Amino acid sequence: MIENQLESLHHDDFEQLATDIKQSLEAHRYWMQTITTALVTRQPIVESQFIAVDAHLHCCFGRWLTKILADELFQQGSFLKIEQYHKQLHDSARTVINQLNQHREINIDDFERFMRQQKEFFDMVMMLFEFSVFNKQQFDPTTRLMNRRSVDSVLANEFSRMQRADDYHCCIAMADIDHFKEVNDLWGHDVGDLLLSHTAKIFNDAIRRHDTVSRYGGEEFLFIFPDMQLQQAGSVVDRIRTKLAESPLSHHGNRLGVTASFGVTQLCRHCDIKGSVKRADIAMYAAKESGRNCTVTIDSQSVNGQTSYEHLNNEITELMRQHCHLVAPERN
Ligand SMILES: Nc1nc2c(ncn2[C@@H]2O[C@H](COP(=O)(O)OP(=O)(O)OP(=O)(O)O)[C@@H](O)[C@H]2O)c(=O)[nH]1
Repeated sequence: MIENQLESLHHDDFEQLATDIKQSLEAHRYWMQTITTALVTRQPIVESQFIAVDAHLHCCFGRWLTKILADELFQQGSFLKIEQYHKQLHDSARTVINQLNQHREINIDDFERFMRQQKEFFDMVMMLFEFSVFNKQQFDPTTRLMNRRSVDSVLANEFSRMQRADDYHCCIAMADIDHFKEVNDLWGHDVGDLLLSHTAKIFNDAIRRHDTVSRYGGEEFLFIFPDMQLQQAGSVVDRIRTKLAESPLSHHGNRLGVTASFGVTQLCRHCDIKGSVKRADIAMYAAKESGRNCTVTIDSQSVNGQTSYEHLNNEITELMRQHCHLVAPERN
């Protein structure tokens, strides 16, 4: 599947991929149109881009394909198939063009093969184009992390997995950069953006392959830790918090320190997803209130019975005062 091959690509890559595919495909449409017109009007075609044995390497699409196939990432599955379809299309075009140029009848089987291969080629490339556009929409351009819309589907998958298996646990964490407004005010919005992508990279490098971190809002990030218990998630998140606090952003000789406040909880099987996210959010605000740059965990067991988003919104703060667990760095 294309999905598996391209999982290491990000927003900009998919944007570039979609643009390149569109341009090269447009050139190929023009090539097809020229051949079709020549076949109908019975005008010979002598240009090498139609009849050369290696024409598939020199057309706009072929040049683009050669370029991307030089990258190991693309040397697989769908791309190799497209390369094969593309060459076959040029070969079958050459067969009918030769018949035309030699003033022979166009063989109906050859013509039908040419038309079939044209369709297969365009279908395959369009699929890749749609996939690139779809993926482009899944990422936040500033941080190159998943955006809120795409992470919502990861949450929904984890939630349905929990409904199917009683012993399956998944934890989530909300992180919010501390005093981010000051960074924007002091250094400007562009530096704020740099700090966002710096933070995103540290978060992304710190998680396991099957964990997820996404940009959930302005300076808010949502983590998903599949198959993890709360206590472990609390330690993992606090390790990430420490890593961030120890990794200032270097900018034109300055070192900009960055910290964040974290709220951790389980994805609860007894309330809706919104309720669990809200609980992580409230834990994160508790971390802010506790002085920032710290991690608060809250156990969904301690709020049993508070199953709806509205209940949680109204009553959880008080429950949390009794049950949440704060992991704070030592302060002088
Ligand atoms: N540079 C930049 N700033 C953003 C972006 N999205 C949101 N912000 C800013 O993030 C800031 C968030 O400020 P606040 O909500 O007051 O929070 P804070 O200053 O981080 O303070 P605490 O969260 O209480 O520690 C606002 O100034 C927003 O304009 C973005 O994409 N880029």
